[in-house]
Amino acid sequence: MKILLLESSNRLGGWIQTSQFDDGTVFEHGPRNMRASGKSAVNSLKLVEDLGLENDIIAVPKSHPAAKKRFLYVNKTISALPSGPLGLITKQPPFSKPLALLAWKEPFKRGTPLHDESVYDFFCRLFDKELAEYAADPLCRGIYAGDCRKLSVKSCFPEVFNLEQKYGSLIRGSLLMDRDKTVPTGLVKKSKDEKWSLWTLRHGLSQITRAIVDVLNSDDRFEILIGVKCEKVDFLGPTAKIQYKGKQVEVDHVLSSVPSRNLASIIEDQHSRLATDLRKIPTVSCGVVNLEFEDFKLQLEGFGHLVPSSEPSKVLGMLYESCVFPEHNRKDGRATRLTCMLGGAWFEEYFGNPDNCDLDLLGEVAVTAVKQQLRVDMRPSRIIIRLQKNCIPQYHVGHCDIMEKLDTYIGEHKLPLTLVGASYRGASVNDCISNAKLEVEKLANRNRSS
Ligand SMILES: Cc1cc2nc3c(=O)[nH]c(=O)nc-3n(C[C@H](O)[C@H](O)[C@H](O)COP(=O)(O)OP(=O)(O)OC[C@H]3O[C@@H](n4cnc5c(N)ncnc54)[C@H](O)[C@@H]3O)c2cc1C
Ligand SMILES: C=Cc1c2[nH]c(c1C)Cc1[nH]c(c(CCC(=O)O)c1C)Cc1[nH]c(c(C)c1CCC(=O)O)Cc1[nH]c(c(C)c1C=C)C2
Repeated sequence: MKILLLESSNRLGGWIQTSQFDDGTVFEHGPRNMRASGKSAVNSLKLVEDLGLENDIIAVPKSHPAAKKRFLYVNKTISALPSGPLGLITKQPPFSKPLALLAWKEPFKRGTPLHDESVYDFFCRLFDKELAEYAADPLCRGIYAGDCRKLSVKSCFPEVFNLEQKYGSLIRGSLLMDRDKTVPTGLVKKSKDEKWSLWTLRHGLSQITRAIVDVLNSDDRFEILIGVKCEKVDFLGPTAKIQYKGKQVEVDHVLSSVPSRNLASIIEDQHSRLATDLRKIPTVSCGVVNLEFEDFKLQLEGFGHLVPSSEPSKVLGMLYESCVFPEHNRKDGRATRLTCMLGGAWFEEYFGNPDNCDLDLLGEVAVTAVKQQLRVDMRPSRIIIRLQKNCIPQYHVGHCDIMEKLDTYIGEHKLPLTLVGASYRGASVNDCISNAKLEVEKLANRNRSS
């Protein structure tokens, strides 16, 4: 068996993009941290172990401020999001009552088996409008850079959706649900023993990409072509013909890990109905501005703050990078790193067409927001501005129906095609890796039994 990997850009890793400087600073322009708990997280830890990277892990334990403290910026004030038992019973701005009072009726509400609804409607129905505005709204901005009034609870937060479906209540469900009883070993055991919340690697997340490429390059079965775009795929019964750089190659199976709209252009000549459905999964663009301030220490300790969509700010949120991973700070320890995320589902409204957007404008908006929101009144000593176009897929209400149509079409037409990647069943790096692994295992089992 031979596996051919085509990558259209001049580097591997997709949105995983790390910059490392000679003075020790590490900046991420895409994903920056990996969740340490949950099934898909366990899978990534095993991968890190298989790649021999375990000694390069930088982990943040659950007890650290970067894991415990998240803030909201509302009414020109930064407030800590309630956490822990005390956080439930004390009133904390911007909430008008303690969280326990906003949530106490939820276990007694009758769970309605619903097909799907928006994250906003779900929170309003189970809890309260205030929780929807100040918890669900920023949460959706901090994970999907998206609008909680459009995002689907079933597709964006399937565990939460399923708890209500199964137990009739989130609070009851989280108390009664089955816990994972598998006995962990190796790095997974270490992560549980040391109660990790999140992690990265010494040289940033691109270290994973590099380690995978090293493994593939040492195996004759793999061929990696960089700077080579897959232009067209024609399915010919049980095989497929792929086209790139004027070449045509026949393959047994196509594993597509490109964004759904790219796949739509690749297959549309032969399968226009499939292409139409693939194009129904929208994406949003984000400005990512990495900032470094010399001879300055941020007094706030935590993961970062989010700005709810009700605030008149072009900023989605800011990450207090120096606090989360101080190991990625400049070696002399004299600088603070922050990352500002802008736009998302509101990008066009605030900055116009991403194709014509001025990067300096994104930088200025970020520096001004840092001044207004964190009161840091100085010019950054380093600034890196990236406009990440169409970088996060949006699972809007009805995404599960699109997925069903895609699966049905591929099944009925017996296409040798598998869909993986962030467009479909989870946008986190953990989800992308674990869903791809599941699909490859299914494929290998099918081949073995045929
Ligand atoms: C700013 C930002 C912050 C994020 N933060 C986090 C985080 O902290 N934690 C987390 O878990 N997740 C985070 N994510 C989400 C996560 O990074 C992505 O969802 C994930 O990396 C997507 O991986 P992928 O393999 O599906 O797709 P991609 O990374 O988009 O890779 C697809 C690849 O396909 C290539 N390609 C496209 N078309 C073709 C073609 N026709 N032929 C050949 N190649 C093609 C592209 O060049 C690209 O390299 C973040 C994302 C962004 C943008
Ligand atoms: C402001 C924009 C964004 C920030 N991070 C992301 C965006 C779009 C992307 C992102 N962040 C997380 C994930 C999912 C990871 C996973 O489920 O494994 C993605 C795709 C993690 C995350 N970040 C925040 C939360 C609440 C989560 C969920 C998981 C967890 O609880 O750890 C909060 C948050 N994100 C950003 C900021 C500034 C922020 C502040 C509190 C940036």
